[in-house]
Amino acid sequence: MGVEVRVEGLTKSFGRTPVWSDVTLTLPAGEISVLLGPSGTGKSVFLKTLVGLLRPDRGSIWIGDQDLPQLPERDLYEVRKLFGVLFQDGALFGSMNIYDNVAFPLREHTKLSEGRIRDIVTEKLDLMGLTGAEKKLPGEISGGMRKRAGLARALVLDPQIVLFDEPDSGLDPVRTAYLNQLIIDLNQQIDATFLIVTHDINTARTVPDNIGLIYHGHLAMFGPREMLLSSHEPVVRQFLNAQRVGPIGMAEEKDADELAAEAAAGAQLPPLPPIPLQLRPSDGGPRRAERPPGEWCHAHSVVPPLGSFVEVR
Ligand SMILES: Nc1ncnc2c1ncn2[C@@H]1O[C@H](COP(=O)(O)OP(=O)(O)OP(=O)(O)O)[C@@H](O)[C@H]1O
Repeated sequence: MGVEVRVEGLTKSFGRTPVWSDVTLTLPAGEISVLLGPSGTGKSVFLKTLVGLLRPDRGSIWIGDQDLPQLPERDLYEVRKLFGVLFQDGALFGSMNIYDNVAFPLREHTKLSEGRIRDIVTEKLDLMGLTGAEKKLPGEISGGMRKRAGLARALVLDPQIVLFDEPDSGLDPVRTAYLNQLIIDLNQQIDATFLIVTHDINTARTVPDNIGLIYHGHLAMFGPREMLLSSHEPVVRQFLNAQRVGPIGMAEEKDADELAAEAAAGAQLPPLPPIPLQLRPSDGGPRRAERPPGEWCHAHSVVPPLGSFVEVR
């Protein structure tokens, strides 16, 4: 079973440059959450802070009764084993073949025999559709395969929490669709808590149970997907619908003059698009954390956009 991760008042800066401050959110156990935000807002820094590769300036990351930033290095090493991380480029060792890359964490962190390691590596490679690619070097396979190999490696220690840093970057739409399905199936199978950083709006709209948006050094909003997909909060609405009209500008937030000019020109946000159904596991069964479509909207007296929750065939 995945574990809940409770982040409270987390703040991070590099020297005098703040990245984000006062981030508070809970990743519910076993659920899939997506973290969005304009480029450079510190999403990767957030993932690295969660896993203990970067120390926050202040704040807590609670897993059970352990507050990660307070742990001594030795205990942190143990807690890190709860995490599997898929870095942006797969972070594979270029001179090691796929088999050895995937076996690496098992050889580093366990005393398992080579026979047992072979069983685990073979199982994970099979799960990722990489059987037959064992002897290839990372440079000899496609970007999509490298991501899947990185994911196989992230899974060998049976993590309770899996962090994905832009798993879809550099992939074509079809490969992204396959990867998204793989992520849903994986979540159903291993029941870990997932956090995915992505720029892909379609992924953000269909894959997660929860969505968060980092903007301008803060967590603008985090909650059940229906809450964000029906939100009229300008930043959330602009970002989740990939619009130019709104507070987010080309390089940073728009200044008051730009916003006034937009208003004067009568620029208006188009109506919210329908909320799509969530992607389901490929066996057709329900997701682990599935709730009836529209439940959140109904419970909060929010009228979902017209055409929401209709099955698209
Ligand atoms: N180790 C570091 N030392 C100093 N600054 C850093 C370090 N790591 C990241 N930064 C800075 O922190 C900011 C946030 O970077 P980060 O990579 O987390 O953004 P991001 O939201 O993931 O961006 P993108 O969507 O483009 O991948 C950037 O300004 C980056 O230069």
